[in-house]
Parts: sequence; C-alpha cells; structure tokens
Amino acid sequence: MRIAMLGLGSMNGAILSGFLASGVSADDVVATSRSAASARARAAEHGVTVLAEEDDAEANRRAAAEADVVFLGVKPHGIVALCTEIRDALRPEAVVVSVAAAVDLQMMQDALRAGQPVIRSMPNTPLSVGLGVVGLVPGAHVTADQTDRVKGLLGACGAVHVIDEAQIDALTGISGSGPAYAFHLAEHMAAAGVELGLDPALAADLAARTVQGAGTMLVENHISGAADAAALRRAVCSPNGTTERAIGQLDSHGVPEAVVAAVKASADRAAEMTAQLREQV
Ligand SMILES: NC(=O)c1ccc[n+]([C@@H]2O[C@H](COP(=O)([O-])OP(=O)(O)OC[C@H]3O[C@@H](n4cnc5c(N)ncnc54)[C@H](OP(=O)(O)O)[C@@H]3O)[C@@H](O)[C@H]2O)c1
Ligand code: PRO
Repeated sequence: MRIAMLGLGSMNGAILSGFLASGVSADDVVATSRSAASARARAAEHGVTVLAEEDDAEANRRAAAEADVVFLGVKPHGIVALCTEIRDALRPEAVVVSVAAAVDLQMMQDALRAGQPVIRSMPNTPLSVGLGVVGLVPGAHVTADQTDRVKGLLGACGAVHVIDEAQIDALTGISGSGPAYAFHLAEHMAAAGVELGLDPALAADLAARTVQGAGTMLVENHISGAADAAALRRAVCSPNGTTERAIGQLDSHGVPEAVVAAVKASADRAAEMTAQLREQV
C-alpha cells in the first residue's frame, strides 16, 4: 500500500513514526512539507522521501498521485485548499484521510472530485509509540474494505474507534488534546519535586514514569474490567495518609472541575473552528 503524508509536522510525523515502527516500509511512503529545511530535517529523521512545496510547487500533487492512502496533516485552515490542490491528481480509489480538527467531511468532499473516498480522523501523538487513540469517521463514498484498510494501518499504532461525526469534537476534547493534559500534569509534578529539593532530572524521571505506569495500569484494568480509574485512585489512598491529603488539595483547588472544563473547552473550540471554516468556504 502506497502512503502519502501531506504535511509532516507533529501529528503526521507521529503517525509516520508509528507506521514505520509497526512494519510499514519507508519505501512505501512519500511525504511533503512547506519548507525545504523542514523537508530535509524530516527526511533525515524518518528515512522517507519528503518533497518540499518551496522547491516544487507540484510536491503535494506528485506525492498524492502515487498513493492508495493520502493523510492530510496541515493546519485546519489549509485543508480545503490542499484538497483543491490535489483534487485532479488523486487516483479515483485513493482514500483521503484528514487528521485535522474542525474540518468536516462535507468541506473536504465539496473540494474533492465527486465520489472521492474521504475519512475524517482525530488521532493523537502517542501513535508514535504504538499507544495512540484514533477516532475515524468514514465519509459517504468510503467502502467497508477501505475503512478496514485504514483501520488496519492505524490500529497497528493504537486503538481505533469508528464513530459518528457528531461525536468527534467530544473525542477531540478527551483523546486528541488529552496527551497535553497528561504532559501538563507531569510538568508540574516535576516542578514541585524541584521545589522540594530534588535534582531536576530525577524529578522529571519520577513524574514521567509515574504517568506511564499509572496509564498502563489504567488501560490493563480497563480492558480486563478489574477496576476503573476511581477504584485505582482509591487503592493508592491510605486512610489519613499522604495521598488522601494530596487529593484533598487537588479537589479543593478545583482540579476535577478544571479537567471537565478543559475537555469541554477543547470540544467547544473545535465546534467554533468548524463554524469559522464554514464561513470561509
Ligand atoms: N499536534 C497534535 O497533537 C494533533 C492532534 C490531532 C490532530 N492534529 C491536527 O493535525 C494537523 C497538523 O497539526 P500539527 O500539530 O502537526 O501542525 P505542525 O506541526 O505545524 O505541522 C504542519 C505541517 O504542515 C506542513 N505544511 C504547511 N503547509 C503545507 C503545504 N501547503 N503543503 C505541504 N505541507 C505543508 C508544515 O511544513 P513546514 O514545517 O515546512 O512549515 C508542517 O510539516 C492539524 O490540522 C491539527 O488539527 C494535531
Ligand atoms: N491538537 C490540535 C489542536 O490543538 C487538535 C487536537 C490536538 O487544535
């Protein structure tokens, strides 16, 4: 299967790392970026061909023309223009997969040739280490076989959920933006350790491995049905112990409400961006 990755920044770069680690051959991938400097850096990092729009105005069209699956990984405001740009270069059966927040299927289908298969997705960056989460919304012209092929590709790097388009902003609030919440938590756990006198490298290591261990334990217990997040939290809290005191601080500082507000703010921002993008097309 030939894969084109148009735009190779944080997200498409993470997906590509996941693909290569899961056995996709670098020879089967052609990527693009806007600048020549970025293309050189990404080609050296991943060992794939990266064409730069700055060097060749036809870069995106050339990469798309050869592909069975085309991942659109530019910023949301660039997606419709990119669809228009590659429209006539795509093979009719090539599946276009957007990773962009807020750009709905209709906007992309309207910009592409009638009948071109399009899938809207919301991935997250832990796909790079095989632990990602992806929401997939197959468009009207996508066959079950095409959905299965894209599911298979991404499923080798994480968990894939096929969802309705109405659910994608909520999914974005949890799993699309969510890695940043966990990184933010780790960042501040480590900073507190430094305030308490720990060496910064030790504090960062303790925070990182604690988030990793808690995450792995949470997923294993979730899959087996043995315990949910609340039960695992309670198991760390000895009555009148250290953790109970710490959780009391999180609660009295409004962390539960803040987390709910953060997830909703991400989902709301996605909807707001969709409305803005609709006005522009
Ligand atoms: N970051 C995340 O965690 C995440 C999660 C889920 C979804 N997304 C979605 O992923 C998309 C990309 O976000 P990102 O964070 O990866 O952004 P990013 O790091 O800024 O990457 C954007 C990439 O697009 C390239 N580019 C820009 N215009 C181009 C053009 N006309 N032709 C070819 N390449 C072009 C850039 O090239 P240069 O480097 O040369 O400028 C860069 O490689 C967004 O739509 C976002 O909603 C991101
Ligand atoms: N990163 C993108 C954003 O912040 C989309 C979800 C994660 O808009």
